[in-house]
Amino acid sequence: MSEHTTLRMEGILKEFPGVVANDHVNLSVERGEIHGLLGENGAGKSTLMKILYGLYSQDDGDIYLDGERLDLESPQDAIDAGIGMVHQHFMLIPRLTVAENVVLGEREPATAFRSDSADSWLPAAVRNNSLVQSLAGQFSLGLDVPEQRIQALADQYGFDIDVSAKIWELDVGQQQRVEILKALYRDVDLLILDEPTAVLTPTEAERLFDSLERLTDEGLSIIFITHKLTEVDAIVDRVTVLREGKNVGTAEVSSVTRADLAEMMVGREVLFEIDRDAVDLGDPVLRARGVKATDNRNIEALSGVDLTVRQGEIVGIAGVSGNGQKELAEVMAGIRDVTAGEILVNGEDITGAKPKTFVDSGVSFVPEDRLQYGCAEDLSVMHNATMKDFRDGRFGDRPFLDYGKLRDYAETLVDEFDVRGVSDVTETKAGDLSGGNLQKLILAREIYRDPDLLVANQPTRGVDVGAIEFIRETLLEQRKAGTGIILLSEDLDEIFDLSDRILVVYEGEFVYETTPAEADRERIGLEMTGGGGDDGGEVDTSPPSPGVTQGSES
Ligand SMILES: Nc1ncnc2c1ncn2[C@@H]1O[C@H](COP(=O)(O)OP(=O)(O)OP(=O)(O)O)[C@@H](O)[C@H]1O
Repeated sequence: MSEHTTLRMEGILKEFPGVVANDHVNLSVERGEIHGLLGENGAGKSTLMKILYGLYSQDDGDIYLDGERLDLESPQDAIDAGIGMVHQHFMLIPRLTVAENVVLGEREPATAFRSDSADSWLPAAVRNNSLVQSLAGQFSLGLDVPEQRIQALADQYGFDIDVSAKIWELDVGQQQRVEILKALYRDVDLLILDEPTAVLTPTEAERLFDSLERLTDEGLSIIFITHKLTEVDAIVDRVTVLREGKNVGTAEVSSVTRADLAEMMVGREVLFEIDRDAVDLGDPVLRARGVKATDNRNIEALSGVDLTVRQGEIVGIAGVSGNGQKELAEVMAGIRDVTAGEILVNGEDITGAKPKTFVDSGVSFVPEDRLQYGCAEDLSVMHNATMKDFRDGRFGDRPFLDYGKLRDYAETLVDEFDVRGVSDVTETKAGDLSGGNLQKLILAREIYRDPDLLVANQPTRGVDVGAIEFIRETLLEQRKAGTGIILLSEDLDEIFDLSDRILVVYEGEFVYETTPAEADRERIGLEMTGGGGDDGGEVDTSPPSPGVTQGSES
């Protein structure tokens, strides 16, 4: 054991009904290093980290920090021991200032009113209620908030945050830095970051990496969960790979290739290239004209977009998050009202119709926020797998649905899409699946019904390399089968690899159109940030005529 070792987890065992999430895992982390934790969806990464943060207790095994054995019964115990964790879902109170949130940390009422959390016991409707939030705000009265000290801490690490600002005024990258500040304020020596870049734009991710390097220069150790191998190359010193709950190896990043890591994770070779065969375009499945919509704060988010998608066509939408992508996806899927314009699916005007009409018209939707819109967390995998189709007669007539058929259908989806962690489709709850497996389940539900139009918002976010490969191939197969696809992704490589046409969205408008073959990446980058100049405005969003072959270029 190195004298620099700060953390040792030895023989950690954690079982859930039907699943061994951690199977005698060893992990050691050295002082001042960034230690990557890699593994497929469901490999046991989050479970191991929740044990280290006192959220779960292990069934067996020991944890030592600086040689001292820890007995962690709550996150507070972990924090007291010097361990902090930043979750994927932030736990901040929007109406309080940065400094107030930092001081509250994860104590009450911060935990009681946290803004978003996968495992929150408060229903979202209650958590997001303005009265509840303002009540939470009042708890801050009387708090002793050493603003200057917190500002100095933020400045010390180059966080570029005004700590007197309210959380709701900050962008996602800044909110994440507040979460890190909460831990630093409590003097942690070891910081766990659970897929920290999943919610960040590439530029924000770069900034985060700079901050992390400053932290490790000061002697802090960081455990960094990620699915992105490029990030491992960029900032990680050593990496541990988990597969099916076991540690399959720890390596110096400089001594392994990306392909080695992918193979360690998945247990087979992963192809990083995909073949996109030529496909004949058919009739338009979607024709949207002059569509306007507002965001959740009632501010205009789409200012009159035209979009046509044909059978067999993937239209990739590139843009920096927050430029109307979410609203665009939701409007086209029928779950957000338009304030102007029209939407025709298969030639039929269904503007303003209920979501069910969109579903019945052959529209499928993979939402960005899986927990809020994608699934019913507390219902079984079977309920979630069949919730869009149980009315269509295949499963019998309501209320006498054929339970056996529903179950068989759900099991087929789980098998075909390799959804792991399901011991019984009628028992396992959707909310108990790992993030990536939940994503696969939602994709399975949306794709298996063979939609005419598929709206996929960030379909591969948070999923492992093997699953990314699978999802991309599935989208291409669906395109071949004649589905028209709107692909919204912050991953430009994904847009390039899959799309027939690329549209750049900026401030609620399409400002640039190109194809992967003709695309100029620099120009796309400029357009995404509004720097494309006036000539970027001329966008003809109608695709080539039916029968035109596209897509053999990659
Ligand atoms: N609270 C729970 N109840 C039941 N099973 C669970 C629970 N939490 C995790 N599991 C199961 O334990 C296994 C490991 O899940 P975990 O979330 O640790 O994986 P992960 O590696 O973090 O995955 P991802 O990359 O998808 O986030 C999965 O099979 C998951 O379904």
